Amino acid sequence: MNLILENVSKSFNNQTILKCVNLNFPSNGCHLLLGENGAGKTTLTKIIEGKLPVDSGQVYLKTDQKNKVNCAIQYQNFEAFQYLKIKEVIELFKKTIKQYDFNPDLYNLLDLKKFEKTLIRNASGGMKKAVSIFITFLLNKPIIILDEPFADLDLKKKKDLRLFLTHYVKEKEKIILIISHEVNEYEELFETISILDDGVIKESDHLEKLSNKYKITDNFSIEDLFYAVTGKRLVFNK
Ligand SMILES: Nc1ncnc2c1ncn2[C@@H]1O[C@H](COP(=O)(O)OP(=O)(O)OP(=O)(O)O)[C@@H](O)[C@H]1O
Repeated sequence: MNLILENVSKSFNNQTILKCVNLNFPSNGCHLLLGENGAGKTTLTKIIEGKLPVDSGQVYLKTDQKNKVNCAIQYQNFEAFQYLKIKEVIELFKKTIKQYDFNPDLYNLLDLKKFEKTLIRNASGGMKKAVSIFITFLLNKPIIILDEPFADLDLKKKKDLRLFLTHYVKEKEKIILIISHEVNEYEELFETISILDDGVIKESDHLEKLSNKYKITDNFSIEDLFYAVTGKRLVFNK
C-alpha cells in the first residue's frame, strides 16, 4: 500500500504554493515532511485529506488498484467540545466510529487516565495534544497524518510516543506522515524524509541514501541534512 502524489500543483490568488509535487509513501513506515513555516506543508496535508482541491495532478492510495485516500489528521490544536470532559470526548468518538481502534498502550503513555475528568476548556496544551493524538489513532484509518505531534508534550511522553510509533508502524499496515520541526534525536523513527522548500520537493528518500548523497556520515542529524539540501537552518540559534 502506497500513498501517491503525482504532479500536484496548487496556487492561491495566483501565488504558486505547491509546484508539481511527486511523493510516494509506502506503508509500515513513518515518513517525515520537513519544511520552514509557510513552505506549504499544511496545504499539502489538506490536499491529501481531500479538503482542498488540486489545480492539477492527483492523489491516491495505491494497492493493487487506485483507491480514494482515507486518512485521519491530527491538527496542531484541539479546540472542539470545550464543555465535555476528556473521557466524554473519547466516548463520543467511540460511538460514532464503527471500527475504532482503542489502543491502551497509547492511552497509558499519553497519561489520559489521569485527566479523564478534566473539561477540554480547562485542559492544558499538552493534554489537548494528547487527546488529539489519541483520537487520530482511534479513527483507525490506513493513513495517519500527525502535525507537530511532539510539540507541547513533556519529555517522557515525547520519548514514549516515539517508541510507540516505531513499534506501531511495524505491526500495522499503516502509512504515518509526520510534520515536525522537532527532529533532533528522531532520526531512527523515520523511514523517509521529504524536504519541502518554497512549494518544491527538494528531496524525498530514505535517510541512509540522503546521508550518503550529502556525505553526512558522522553524527547524522536531520537538521544537518535540511541545511545541506536547502542552505537554510531549521534551528536558527545554532
Ligand atoms: N486559503 C488560503 N488562501 C491564501 N493563501 C493561503 C491559504 N492557505 C495557505 N495559504 C498560503 O500558502 C502558504 C503555505 O501555507 P501552509 O499553511 O501550507 O504552510 P506550512 O508549511 O504549513 O507552514 P507552518 O509551518 O507555519 O504551519 C503560505 O504563504 C500561506 O499564507
